[in-house]
Amino acid sequence: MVNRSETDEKVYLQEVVARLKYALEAIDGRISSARQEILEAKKYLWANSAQIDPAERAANKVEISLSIGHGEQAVVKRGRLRKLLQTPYFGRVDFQSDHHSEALTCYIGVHSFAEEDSQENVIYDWRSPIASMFYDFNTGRANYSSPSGEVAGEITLKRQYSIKNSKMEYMIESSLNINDDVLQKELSRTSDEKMKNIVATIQKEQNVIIRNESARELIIQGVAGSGKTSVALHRVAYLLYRYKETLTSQNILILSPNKVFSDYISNVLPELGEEKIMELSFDELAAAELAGICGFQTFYQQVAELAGSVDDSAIERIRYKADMDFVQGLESYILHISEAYFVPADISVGQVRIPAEEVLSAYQSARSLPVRQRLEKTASILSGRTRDENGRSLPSATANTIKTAVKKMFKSLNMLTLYKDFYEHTGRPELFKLKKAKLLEFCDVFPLVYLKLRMEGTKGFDAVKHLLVDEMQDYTAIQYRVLALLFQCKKTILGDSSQSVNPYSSSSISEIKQVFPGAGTVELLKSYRSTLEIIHFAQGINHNTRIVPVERHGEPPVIIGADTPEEELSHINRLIARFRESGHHSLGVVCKTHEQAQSLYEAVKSAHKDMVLLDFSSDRFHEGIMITSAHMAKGLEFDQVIIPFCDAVNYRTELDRSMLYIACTRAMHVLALTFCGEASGWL
Ligand SMILES: Nc1ncnc2c1ncn2[C@@H]1O[C@H](COP(=O)(O)OP(=O)(O)OP(=O)(O)O)[C@@H](O)[C@H]1O
Repeated sequence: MVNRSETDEKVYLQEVVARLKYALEAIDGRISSARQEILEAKKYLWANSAQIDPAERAANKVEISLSIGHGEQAVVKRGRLRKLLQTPYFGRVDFQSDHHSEALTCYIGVHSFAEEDSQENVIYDWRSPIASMFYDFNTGRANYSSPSGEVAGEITLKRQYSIKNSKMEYMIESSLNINDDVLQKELSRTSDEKMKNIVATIQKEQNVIIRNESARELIIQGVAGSGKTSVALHRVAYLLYRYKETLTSQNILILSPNKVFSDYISNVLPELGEEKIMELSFDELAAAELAGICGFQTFYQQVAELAGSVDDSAIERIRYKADMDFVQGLESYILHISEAYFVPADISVGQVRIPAEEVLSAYQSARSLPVRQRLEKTASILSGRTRDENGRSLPSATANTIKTAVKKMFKSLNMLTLYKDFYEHTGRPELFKLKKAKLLEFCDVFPLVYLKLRMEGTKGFDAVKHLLVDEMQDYTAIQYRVLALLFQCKKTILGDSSQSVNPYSSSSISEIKQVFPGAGTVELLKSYRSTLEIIHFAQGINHNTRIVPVERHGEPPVIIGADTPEEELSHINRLIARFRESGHHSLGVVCKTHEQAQSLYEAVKSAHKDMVLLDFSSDRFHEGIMITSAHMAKGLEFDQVIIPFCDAVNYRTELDRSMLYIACTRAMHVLALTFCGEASGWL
């Protein structure tokens, strides 16, 4: 067996590093000669522009763009080689296939690396079929799916390495329970500024999700800190590798809750050597669809409103519009108005006469189309089949007049009017209330978008071949119906029903499955982010018997009471000062609402000039001390978390409980809560 001992491994590592350096030099050379070629070709074109005939000019241009293409590929390859040079590989499996005499030693890294001359595979990409065994098996019998079928055999050796700056920090044998050891080391590190890749320690149950190729829709319910977001991003990287001929980063869209979250996760794919993917929020989507129709309250504004005091009728409006019955009611209404609101009439333009029955029959023959297109089609059928008094086709002016006449036969194409009529139609007019003229409540936004898409048809997102939806619990059935209309591609949908910021309209797997009945579902129960002490504490707020914490210990969370607001403030200042001495990188001061975060920020900012206030207009995740609301902090994590104002008045409702749970589960290593007066019952 090759490289048995640690000394052998260190020598081998240096050999691989040397080979990588050699490859890097070669590619550097190639890039500069491509640059030179392009320059010369351009110079030639420029200097001889008068003499060159068009054919030669075209050929030259093709050559230049080919050189540019090659150059760009080489630059990408160079980036990957540079990354490999830092950490060439993190794992190894030695595999003896049942059908080959020779055993294979397979070193696994973030990318593959094959030597150009010998074509020897020095490093296997973590996404390659053979590398899947590294995540799925320990030593002993194992198998993997190769393009030519299942391959079975024996893993005779499995190792993990920590390599930084081309130097080996440690290596561990699988017989010593490697996964746990390396995972422990990974989890107890302090947070980098942004989310990091987990490629070296992907767990078996996560690997199943990452490599799932069969599900059209895959719904992942995962407890706080179970790696849902990480897994979804690694799944994107896997799909980009697996379908590299047909899928690029431009074909993938992530529906992300806000810009700070987008920034927070923006490192992972580039770290894995892939390009950043496109992002869109539900608010942006609604704004595009409702432009020119009306304005609207955002989801964040609705949540903020609910965190204060709202009347029961507002809650009833939200609840009514949250489930599948509502979607079905709206759909029946759309089918109803598509027929009932069309009142055919005789058309007469000059000598041309079209009776109402003929108009109706044309309208009915176009039943499969959304109303607006159906009206166009009706008009074009009628114009196409009608002849003037001389038996000739109709001139375009007459066809246009017919089109206008047909459109007028539909009672109204004003979407807001049609939407309002829905509530009249169902006998519940009180359930539609504008916040002010032409400003929708959030609960009406996606019903109206849906109505519009069904009446007018959809356009736009054909290039998207995979959609990723994070924080799935926050979206209602109608939002999923909108997604189903707009994106007919594969989808990965993930979230946690315990982390809802709106208890009146949250969705669980079973509700989402009503929209996507064929969806595959998976549950992730192991929680990686927080210490056992923090997880136990959060469990006291929102109990889930099925959560499985990774055994990692730290300080127990502290709850600090104060008699006056001033005293609470000085406790908070002391906790911040302690964070500064701790060697940790990130601290989240997470309040229930943005208003509370803002006023605390004002109170402490002169003492902590580096503190950053994050709100829904922020677009960057920062290093250091951040102060924000629980809603905003969702999806993020911090080394330490302070939760101020945990008194019995501030945290008393179900929604408050959810916010408190979200805030606690953002902490990786240290958690402190403060209150003034009486502590919240949730503690
Ligand atoms: N296999 C793993 N190896 C190392 N770290 C992991 C692994 N899985 C998850 N983690 C870490 O656990 C933390 C939580 O991951 P992530 O944010 O993806 O979880 P989540 O389920 O989306 O969390 P939440 O819903 O609470 O926001 C991250 O620090 C991530 O790096």
